[in-house]
Amino acid sequence: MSKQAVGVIGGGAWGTALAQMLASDGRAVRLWAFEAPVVEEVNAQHRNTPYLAGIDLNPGIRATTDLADLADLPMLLVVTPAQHMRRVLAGLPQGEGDLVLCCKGIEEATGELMVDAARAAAPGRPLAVLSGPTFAHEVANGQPTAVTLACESEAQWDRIAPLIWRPAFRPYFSTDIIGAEIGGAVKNVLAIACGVVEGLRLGQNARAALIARGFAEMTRFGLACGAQAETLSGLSGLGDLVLTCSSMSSRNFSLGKALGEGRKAADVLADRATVAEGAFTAPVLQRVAKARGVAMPIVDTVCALLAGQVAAGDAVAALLARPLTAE
Ligand SMILES: NC(=O)C1=CN([C@@H]2O[C@H](COP(=O)(O)OP(=O)(O)OC[C@H]3O[C@@H](n4cnc5c(N)ncnc54)[C@H](O)[C@@H]3O)[C@@H](O)[C@H]2O)C=CC1
Ligand SMILES: O=C(CO)COP(=O)(O)O
Repeated sequence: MSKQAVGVIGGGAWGTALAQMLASDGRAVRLWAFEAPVVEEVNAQHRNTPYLAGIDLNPGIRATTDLADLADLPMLLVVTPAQHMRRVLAGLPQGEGDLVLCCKGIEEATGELMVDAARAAAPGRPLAVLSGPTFAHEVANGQPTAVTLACESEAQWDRIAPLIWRPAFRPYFSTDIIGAEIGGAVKNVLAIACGVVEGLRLGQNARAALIARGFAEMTRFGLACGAQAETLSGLSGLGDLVLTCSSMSSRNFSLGKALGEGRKAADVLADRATVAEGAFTAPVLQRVAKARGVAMPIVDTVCALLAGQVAAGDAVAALLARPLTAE
């Protein structure tokens, strides 16, 4: 009997890598992409040059620009940029399949997490969140990766984990959907800050300090929003924070490095087709944190840098000059 087909909404680096991972056990994967040329290249050449160059895609991946082609599948991974997710999902015909949210961000216009935006855009569909330390190229190459798969219930986990698990792709069960989302959204902003430290050549001590103090901010914010501490210290929180704050493979880190070297955020972003989610999440995260009375000085600093209100060197000096406090 042939395996159940599954779907992926979003033909960027991460959606394409997830499609490749899902197709690796011989099942059919339908991939929705925003751009028609991406669809044509995936179907004709089994390549996605704009977003995942150098990877030979499994011919079991069939791409489309029509969401109706995915509507009846039992599971859809949702992998658009966070700020486009609500509008894309609003175009998905009704169905009963699980939506597994894989984008990392907070919606700028509403301050909502992806799960709240998805609930409004695709009412009635069961929702889960997949998040963790996952550079797209490594997953596409079949390198070992572990993620948090936060589900609404054990029954949902029993339904979708077997569709997602592969020998080199290992999901861990959680029911903390809020925690899984907050880790992924906040770490992108903190990765920009770590990139700034790299751009200014401030050294490894400074970067480790920023990761630890950034994690304290993530934890304060997460707990205030109802996340569980163990999720924040797991794969989708600390795990992803460490990955993204340590590598030029991260778009957020490399954006921060350019800021540290004195470039303007708008200029760096204008040169890219790929998304650095932290640039969109930072201002809305700052807004939500303020409304909840959560102090996030590193996030505030990233916001000021992105807005061009302060030079990178001055921003770091201001962080270091804050009054001494308990850890
Ligand atoms: N690349 C990675 O290694 C990982 C990315 N993610 C997350 O996955 C999400 C998607 O990121 P990537 O796949 O890396 O994207 P990407 O940066 O590779 O590509 C940009 C994506 O945006 C889409 N797009 C552009 N304009 C659009 C519009 N108006 N409406 C809908 N889609 C539009 C493009 O079609 C393309 O799929 C983000 O939230 C990211 O944080 C999560 C884990 C790993
Ligand atoms: O989320 C990611 C790795 O887990 C990818 O990070 P960037 O979006 O910064 O490249």
